[in-house]
Amino acid sequence: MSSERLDEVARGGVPDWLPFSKIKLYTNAFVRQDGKLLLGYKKRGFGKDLYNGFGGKVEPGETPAQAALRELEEESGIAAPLEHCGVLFFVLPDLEQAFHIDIFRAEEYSGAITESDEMRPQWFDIEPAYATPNAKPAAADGSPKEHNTGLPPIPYDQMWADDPFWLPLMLAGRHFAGRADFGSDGRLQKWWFGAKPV
Ligand SMILES: Nc1[nH]c(=O)nc2c1ncn2[C@H]1C[C@H](O)[C@@H](COP(=O)(O)OP(=O)(O)OP(=O)(O)O)O1
Repeated sequence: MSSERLDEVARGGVPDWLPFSKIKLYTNAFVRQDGKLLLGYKKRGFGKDLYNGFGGKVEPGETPAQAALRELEEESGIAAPLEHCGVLFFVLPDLEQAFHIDIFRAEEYSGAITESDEMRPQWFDIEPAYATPNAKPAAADGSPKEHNTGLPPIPYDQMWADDPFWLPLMLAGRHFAGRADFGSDGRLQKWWFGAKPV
């Protein structure tokens, strides 16, 4: 992504980025189908009680793409033709390791969605604006598109604080990158997200 061709979608916070000494590779995978997005409710560990995509650490000898497929299957029981769509970098004040997270998405899947020890999968309605990649926010006559899945909307208030910045980019089919530094209160302290123009 060259800088002159990037849409910056957010910027802010304190003047300095946090220091870090190690980087750990993670994955996060999102499956959508028919205007619905599959998220998992994290039952334990890091990010407990938040909804998120399915993912985890990249193990030694694995590529991020292989790890993404393995984690999706382990945590939700399904397989999907995942495509890479973004990279996120997170720094937390009390952790020496920074998170480098490759984000993947798919529009179809196979297998039976199954709850795991770690995640409880659940479908959510995708905002009408992002029901299909490159969809327009309103119908041709300007009227808003109807929600028709009967499902709850994406629960941004029960997700990581950075998610509202980049999840809509992913749902709009855009490639993105971003960094967020968190404060010890769990709030965003400094952040930047950028996406390729449509
Ligand atoms: N700020 C953030 N916003 C976000 O949307 N996802 C985040 C995030 N910080 C971490 N994640 C994701 C990355 C990854 O999918 C997940 C962390 O993975 P896990 O908790 O599954 O890691 P574990 O250390 O348990 O690894 P595994 O044992 O390999 O599953 O949370």
